[in-house]
Amino acid sequence: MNTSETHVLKFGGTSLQNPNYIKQSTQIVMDRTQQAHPFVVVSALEGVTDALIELTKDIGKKTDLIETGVDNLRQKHLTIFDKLTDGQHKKRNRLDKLFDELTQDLHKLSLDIENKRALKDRILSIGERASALIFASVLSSNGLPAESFEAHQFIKTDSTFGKAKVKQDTTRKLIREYLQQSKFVPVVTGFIGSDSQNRITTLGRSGSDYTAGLVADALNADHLEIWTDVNGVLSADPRWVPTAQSIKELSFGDITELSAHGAKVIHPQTIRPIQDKGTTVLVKNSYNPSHPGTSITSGFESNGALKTITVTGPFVKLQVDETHAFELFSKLTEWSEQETDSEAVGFKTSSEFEPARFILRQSFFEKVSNLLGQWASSRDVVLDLQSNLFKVKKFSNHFSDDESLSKRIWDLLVSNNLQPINAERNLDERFISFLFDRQDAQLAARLLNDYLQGDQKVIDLFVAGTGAVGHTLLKQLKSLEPEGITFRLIGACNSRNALWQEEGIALKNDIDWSDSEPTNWELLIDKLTAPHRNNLIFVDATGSEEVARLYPQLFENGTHIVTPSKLANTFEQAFFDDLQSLIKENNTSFRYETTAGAGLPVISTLNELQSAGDSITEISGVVSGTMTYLFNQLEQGVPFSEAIVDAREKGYAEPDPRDDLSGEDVARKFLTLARTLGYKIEREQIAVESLIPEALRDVDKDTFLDQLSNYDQTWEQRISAAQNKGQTLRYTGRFKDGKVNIGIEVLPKDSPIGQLKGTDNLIQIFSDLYNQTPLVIQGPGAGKEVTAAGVLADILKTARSLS
Ligand SMILES: Nc1ncnc2c1ncn2[C@@H]1O[C@H](COP(=O)(O)OP(=O)(O)O)[C@@H](O)[C@H]1O
Ligand SMILES: N[C@@H](CC(=O)OP(=O)(O)O)C(=O)O
Repeated sequence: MNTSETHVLKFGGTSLQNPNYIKQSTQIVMDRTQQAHPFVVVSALEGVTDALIELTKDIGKKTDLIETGVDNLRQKHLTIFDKLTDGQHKKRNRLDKLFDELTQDLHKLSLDIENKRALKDRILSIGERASALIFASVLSSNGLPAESFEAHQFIKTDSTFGKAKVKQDTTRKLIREYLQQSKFVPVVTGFIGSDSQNRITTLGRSGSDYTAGLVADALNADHLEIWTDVNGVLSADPRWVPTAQSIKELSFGDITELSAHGAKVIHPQTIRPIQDKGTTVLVKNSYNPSHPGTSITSGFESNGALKTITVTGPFVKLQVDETHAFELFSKLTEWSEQETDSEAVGFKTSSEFEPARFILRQSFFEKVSNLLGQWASSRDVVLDLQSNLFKVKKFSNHFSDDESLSKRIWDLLVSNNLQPINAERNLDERFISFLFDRQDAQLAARLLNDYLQGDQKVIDLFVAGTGAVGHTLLKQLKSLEPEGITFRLIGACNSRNALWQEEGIALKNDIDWSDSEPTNWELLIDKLTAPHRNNLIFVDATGSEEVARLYPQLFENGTHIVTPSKLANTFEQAFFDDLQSLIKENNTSFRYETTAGAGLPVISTLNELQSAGDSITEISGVVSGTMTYLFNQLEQGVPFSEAIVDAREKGYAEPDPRDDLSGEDVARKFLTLARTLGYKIEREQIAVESLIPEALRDVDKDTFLDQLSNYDQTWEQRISAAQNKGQTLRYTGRFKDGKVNIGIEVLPKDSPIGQLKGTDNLIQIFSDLYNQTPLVIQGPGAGKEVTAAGVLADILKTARSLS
């Protein structure tokens, strides 16, 4: 072991969620012995402190629940112990006994015979004492001898149970005495200490970080590492802002300020003991240990805090008439004297004509609401209340030197219809704070995070459909790195399974569907339309009517849609009109370039001509690659039935080729083009010549394929008759004078359409500008690669158009 460096590693409850995570955390410690001497601090297993608190609540009324409550916790710990250790009996017994102690203490609490607050802290200490035992035993079982320490032996505090103050000098001395002489790797309980009478105290919720800070101070550690479940300190709480990004470096000042204002990742006191030391603080992800996380040092010249946002709450806004404001203020100040929370009471008067405003922490408000009610009714004062509000704070070092910053932030909120209930900007603070209801707070936090991150735009994608086009698109997305845009695939689904990962699905390899769930569109729509969504592109590669019918809901919620599916544009005209107005009202975008001509720029050309003031008079040509292929084959003497089977095998024709031969596909493409130009037209108004023989319209697919050869001769005659006159057959569509006609056309062999090869499409556009010779768009009109590339181009266009 190289002990040249001392590293203190603290593992929070999130790193100790289940046996796998515990194993992963112990592995990090084992690996560390290669380069340093590790000292470990652990929190309780995830959820255990909460469970203990729950057990102590109203204990007098539920003594019958003590046994089962304790037993659940005992089993949880013993099961993990048995799974991860080689059965160290003594330690297992100690672990078991902790829960006997817990039972006794809970009974004592219910009888109310001892100092309640002291008892509660002793009860809470069980979580850390149990996890330290487990962690040390797992290390030892894996060949790294370790010893668990109960920190109340050496962390000395006053007797403020629940949030004890540490006596730093004595503590420093004792930590050294206990830990420096340990021959094994010490595993210390976080969160707990003891008072002068050796009664166990706790340091406040999330206090294990603080314990780690104390240990790092006493041992003059080179590293203090906070191991948790995110990639370091993020630009915002990921539960509010899923696009939050990891911050590389921060100063001690930054982190102290951020954590004091609600960045939960590190306890506000943690840094205090090592304030003046050269210790490097690292915040790292136990599930992603190779990620550098965040490095926090005293010397770092900070501008990192520029990019951070915190959300705190809930708060209650209380308004009273100005005449009573100061009296109420002094009452609230008196009632909050015992509060350690600096945001328990906030007060604001803006002008004598406006009511005075108090912003109270909701938990404090609930405590004093009776007193408040009495005060108000004795004076006949009307209290105007609004609860469940959240403060969104945007931090920056630049508020003082960049006057436009506050304005830009305001503009951003206003342009998104966000009206804060209250706003505060204290000149010597590095943040601006806005009060919103929960929904608006979520959107504001997301907007501020995304827009002020820098030039990088974060765009969320959801891909529905993983067939030929969807699958190819996902592959193409892998290698896409557009400048200034980060795409985050938050979900994907097919008709069976749906995968959702708010932080983004890794695209490097094939998607791992192991965490997927059965596709349920009701649930998916709830997630897709959650209030904090911003810049979301929904890609519909399903070809499903059910999905296309969901577009209105998505547009209503500001989602942008890109699709190669013709369905939504070709349902009844009323549906199309509805989509258009929703798109306009909600300022969203709908791109469907690949619905006519696959990757060819047909729709965008029409849109561009129109927006340049041109008026389109006629569109005609071939928009089915399958049909081009079919007639090419017929020209070469291949029988009709064989040509169709061949087109099907090559993946050009649909599995049931009647879907192509019916002309429905071409009709829908022309319907889309006509409607894009603003014409109102129903599918039934389009005359379509079907190539399916009358007798084979209603038979099953196999019979259809079997009997197709009966028609080979007719087709042979038809094509030779044309060829004899220097002509050929093509399946075309024509939109003119508000009408659409689809069917076979006999054309000169040497005309542009007559010469089409492969699966090419050719679209001719006549307009006021192009009135002599048409504007012609020609190229491959089918195939998953070109279609997926076209969808991708639509996604990029949409992304670039978003601010
Ligand atoms: N700015 C932020 N950066 C990183 N995480 C944050 C931030 N704000 C809030 N969090 C939340 O804090 C959690 C970690 O804190 P905590 O629950 O105390 O973890 P642990 O159990 O590891 O101590 C993360 O999972 C994250 O959801
Ligand atoms: N277990 C304690 C102390 C702690 O620090 O936990 P965590 O590191 O999981 O936030 C709590 O839940 O408050």
